Amino acid sequence: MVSILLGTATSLLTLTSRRHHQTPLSGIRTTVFTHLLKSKPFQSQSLSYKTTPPCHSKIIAARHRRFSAAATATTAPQSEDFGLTTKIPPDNRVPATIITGFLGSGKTTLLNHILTADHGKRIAVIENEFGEVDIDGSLVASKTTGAEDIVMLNNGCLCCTVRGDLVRMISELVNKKKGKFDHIVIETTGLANPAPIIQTFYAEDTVFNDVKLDGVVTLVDAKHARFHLNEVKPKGIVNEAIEQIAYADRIIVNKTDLVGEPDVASLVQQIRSINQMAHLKRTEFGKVDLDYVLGIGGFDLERIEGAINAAGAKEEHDNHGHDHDNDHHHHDHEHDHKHDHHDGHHSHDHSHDPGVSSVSIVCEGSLDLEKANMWLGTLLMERSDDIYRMKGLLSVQGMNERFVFQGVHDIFQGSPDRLWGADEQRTNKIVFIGKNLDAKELEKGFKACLL
Ligand SMILES: Nc1nc2c(ncn2[C@@H]2O[C@H](COP(=O)(O)OP(=O)(O)OP(=O)(O)O)[C@@H](O)[C@H]2O)c(=O)[nH]1
Repeated sequence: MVSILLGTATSLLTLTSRRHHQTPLSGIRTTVFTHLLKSKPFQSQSLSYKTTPPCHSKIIAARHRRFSAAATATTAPQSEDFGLTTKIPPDNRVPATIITGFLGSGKTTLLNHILTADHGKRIAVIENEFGEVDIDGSLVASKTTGAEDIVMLNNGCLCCTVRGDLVRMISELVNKKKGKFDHIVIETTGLANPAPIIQTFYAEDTVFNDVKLDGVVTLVDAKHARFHLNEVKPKGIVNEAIEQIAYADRIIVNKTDLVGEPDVASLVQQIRSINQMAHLKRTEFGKVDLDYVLGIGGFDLERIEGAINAAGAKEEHDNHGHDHDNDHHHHDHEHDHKHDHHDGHHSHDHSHDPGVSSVSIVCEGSLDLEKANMWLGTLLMERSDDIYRMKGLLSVQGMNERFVFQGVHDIFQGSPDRLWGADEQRTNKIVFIGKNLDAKELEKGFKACLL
């Protein structure tokens, strides 16, 4: 299924400013959608499950004012010998930006920032979500007009099984909506290895002829990134957090409000040991100038791969012969995906960490917020190391609005979203992504909070 949402991006802005009120909800910090308030940290520790990761994707085409995409038109000088004029045709291909970054690093927040900004570009968004339940889509959809234009695509992770789907989605966009958008933004799942997605732009003629990769933007969570960068993976398993940094043209160290300057500085140092070439900015809530992320102007795959190899070699050397603070936290630069050279293209055969999976719970009914609060608080106290990401759309007793809930490790926040429709089924949807998740236990705990 393909998800296409046509909506006016400016309505996002309207909605976020309209939702400036907070509802005092027993302990769960309320917030105005993603980027208006900061979350309240919960200090906690660790958890446990496993399944094959299902993913959802959708295409969202957000209408903006007309913008003429910059095209490079170069005319070669006339040859004196032959009097021939050689013309290099203008590159009118649509630029595409890949937004990547680990789970919860702030990709959707940046995307919303891009969609609500006044840049005059009409942007088509392809979004790929890890988890059975399509929470992000519901959130973006709730903030735009024309929700009837949504069609869902349920396929898998863009970087592996569904590369063909990405090609089809791009082709479909180009064929059916050519001239109606100026830029494509692709938000990957937090567990995507960007390499195969990047290759799509070079290896697939159907994409290459109409679309050019403008750049890869990687969000890095200033608070939690080190945990994932230092994670030891089984041999042959990709450390996605490292790959995402390695392939970046632009790095955004986000969530700097959650840590002190020394932590940011040492994280930046670690990032630099992986990728020295990308531009890097520190920020909160994805607030960067749009020309930092859009219109970067080209992506040179070979240049990047050279840099990755150099960085890998350097780190192997640097890491040699000293102890780490914590056995659990050291680089795995042996790494992590196999390269297979053929026909001039790189083929990245890789596997995701089989320990990382998602658990989705969908059920009718209304939640006792007090109970839900207690349950989540305790869950995160005990298991936040293993719960990488939580997202929820909840039906809370006594509340006329949907309650949107987000968590990244030990930090969670929630806020009222749009009103439930008169005929709308008040369905709770919650997704957990992480390691060693116990689906039964999570479902039991959640359902115990229902009235
Ligand atoms: N404190 C703080 N919270 C942030 C910042 N940026 C984003 N968040 C919050 O972090 C949570 C995750 O942000 P998202 O933008 O959904 O992250 P994501 O990378 O799209 O998440 P996935 O799609 O699940 O990988 C949300 O609750 C955001 O409001 C920031 O700079 N500071």
